[in-house]
This record gives sequence, C-alpha cells and structure tokens, in this order.
Amino acid sequence: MLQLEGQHSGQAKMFDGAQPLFVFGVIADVQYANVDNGSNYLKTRRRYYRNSVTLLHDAVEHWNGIAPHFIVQLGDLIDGLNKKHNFSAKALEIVMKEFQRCRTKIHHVWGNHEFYNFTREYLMSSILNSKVLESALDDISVNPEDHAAEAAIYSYHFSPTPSFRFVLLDAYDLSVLGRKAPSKKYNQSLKILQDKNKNQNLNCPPEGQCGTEQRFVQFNGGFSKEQLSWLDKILTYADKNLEKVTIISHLPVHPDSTDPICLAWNYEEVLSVLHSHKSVVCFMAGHDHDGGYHMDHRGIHHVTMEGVIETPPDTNAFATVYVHQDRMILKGVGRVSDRIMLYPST
Ligand SMILES: Nc1ccn([C@@H]2O[C@H](COP(=O)(O)OP(=O)(O)OC[C@H](O)CO)[C@@H](O)[C@H]2O)c(=O)n1
Repeated sequence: MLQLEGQHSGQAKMFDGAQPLFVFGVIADVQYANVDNGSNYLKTRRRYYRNSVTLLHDAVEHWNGIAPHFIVQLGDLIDGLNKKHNFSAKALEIVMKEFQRCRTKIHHVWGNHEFYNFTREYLMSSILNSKVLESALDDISVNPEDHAAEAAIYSYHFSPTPSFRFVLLDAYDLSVLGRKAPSKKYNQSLKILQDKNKNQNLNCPPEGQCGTEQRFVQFNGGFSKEQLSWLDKILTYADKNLEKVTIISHLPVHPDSTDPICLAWNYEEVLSVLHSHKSVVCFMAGHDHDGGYHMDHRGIHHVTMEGVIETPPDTNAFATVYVHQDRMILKGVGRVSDRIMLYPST
C-alpha cells in the first residue's frame, strides 16, 4: 500500500473497480459575487453569480462522500464585481466557508479575478496562498538571485505520492494585474500588451486580429523567464526520478484546448519547456468557461475545466480524477465530460 502525503484516514472511494493510487478533485472559475445573474462582457453567456457558491457547496458535499486526497481550485474564486461593492473580503469568507467543510487539503491557483479584488501582497499572506502545502526538494539548487525574484512569484510543487508531482504555476507573473506600476514586471508586461494591442481598452482584443493573436488582452498574463527556468529545474528533477507531472495554472497554454482569447501570452515558451521533458502528462487550466480538451503531439493532455460561474443552477461543473499507474480517469459532473487519459509513452 502506497503512503500518501497528508492523507487523512480512510481510503478514497474507487470509481471503476480498480484501486487508484490517489484521487483528487478539480474545480474552476467559481467567481462568486453577491449580485443578480448577469452575463459576460459580450453578452453571449449567462453568469449565475449568487448560485455559484451553491454549486461549490454541492461539489464539496460530493467530494466529502469520496474523500479525495486533495482538491485543486483553478482560480477566479470570487468575481471582480465584489470589489465595486466593497464585498471582496466577505465574498472570500463565504466561499472559503464552503471549502472549510471539505475534509481535505485545497491547492489554490490565482486568476485575473483574484487581482481585481486583492493586491498580490494581500494574496501572498491570505488563505488563498496554499504554498505551505509545498513538498521540499533539497536537491533542487536555486541561486540566491533567482531566489529573490521567485519570492514574488506564486508557484510551487508537491508530490502526493512517490512518482507523481503537481506543479502550480503563476500565470499572472507577467501581468499589469497585481504588479505595481512602475515596477520592472509591470513595465515589461505593459510593453508586451501595448506592442500587440493598440486599443484604449486593453481588455478588448487587438483590432483585426483573429486566432492566437487575440490573447494579448489585459485579463491574461504570462510567465517570466525566472518562473520558466524554475519549472525547467523541477521537470529535470522529475525526469530523472521517472515521475509523472501534472501542471496546474489559471491560463491554458495549448491553442487547441481553449478559445485562443484565453491563452497565456507566452504559451509557446511554456509548451517548449513542457516538450523538452518526458515527465509531463497533463496540463490543467480554467479561465475559458466553455472548457476544452486537447491531447498534443507529445501525448500531453490539456484539460480546460468548464467554469462554475456560467453553469446553470440545475447542473454543475467539477471533476474527480482517479490516478492510476498508467492513466488518469477524470470523472466529470454536470457540464464536465468523463475522460480516460493514458500517459504518453516515454
Ligand atoms: N472585451 C472585453 C472583455 C472583458 N472586459 C472586462 O475585463 C474584465 C474581465 O472580463 P471577464 O469576462 O469577467 O473575465 P473572465 O476571467 O471571467 O473570463 C475571461 C474570458 O472573457 C473568457 O472568455 C471585466 O471587467 C470585463 O468587463 C472588457 O472590458 N472588454
């Protein structure tokens, strides 16, 4: 019997008859706000702001019956509308009350809506910083200069059981959201945006552009060189130790797994790091509320989770993932489809 890090007593329920090595839950874009139902900016999708916390409640009830070893919350937990109503802290308290009923550990990713509500400094010392759940790795040496830069990046990794690792990435490391003007990263991010997007409102995609060029909008962001070099080190360690790695991020990085308007600015650089390592098996993201999926040419599964906020009250949008030696079985609830994800052959 494998020893699971931080495992609470009891065994997660089996899904398909075979005993999984471990089980985790995943949910994205709850975006709770204490306001009436509304829509997205283009008025093409309905948003159920108050009900989203009820769907989170139902997800937690479901998970409490399964006892997963941890939950991954993919960002945008509360909507930016809370800020306008001076309700950010209260809204966070309301959603966290639901998570606190969950008898397992929660790993929180940060999305654009976290930065509409809170500063990066506030988030670093808040309940949404789950870096305390990081696994220590003495053999990964980090030079002191890199270390100083990394301190302002919210990324970490953990190993729930030997041979498996999860890496949580900060997709707003390069962003005009959460970076103070005129800091180096703010200036660098504004330049990336303004070089590509000539609109007054930088949340509107660049005029006349279609496809992946639409990603240069303010509600997206990217990954700094320091973060990518840190990721490269973790993946080198994982390769050497024959681990299987799942990466979690608010922003997707594969154009075929999402509406391209939701892609990370430097998604190509991230893909190039992932493809230079044999350990990566899955990349999970949120942000595109319609969800998406693509298995890339290297066999990496790119899962974009459907957003709770655009999920009608009579259904839901979350998943439980059963991890086996040769595959992950994703069991979706409501709008999320079931998937069997075999690991790429090495
Ligand atoms: N053309 C646009 C689009 C958006 N905005 C404003 O930007 C903020 C964020 O938009 P929002 O749709 O809430 O962001 P999500 O993270 O929920 O979703 C991302 C993608 O839209 C999914 O497709 C908000 O303040 C909008 O009003 C804008 O000004 N112009």
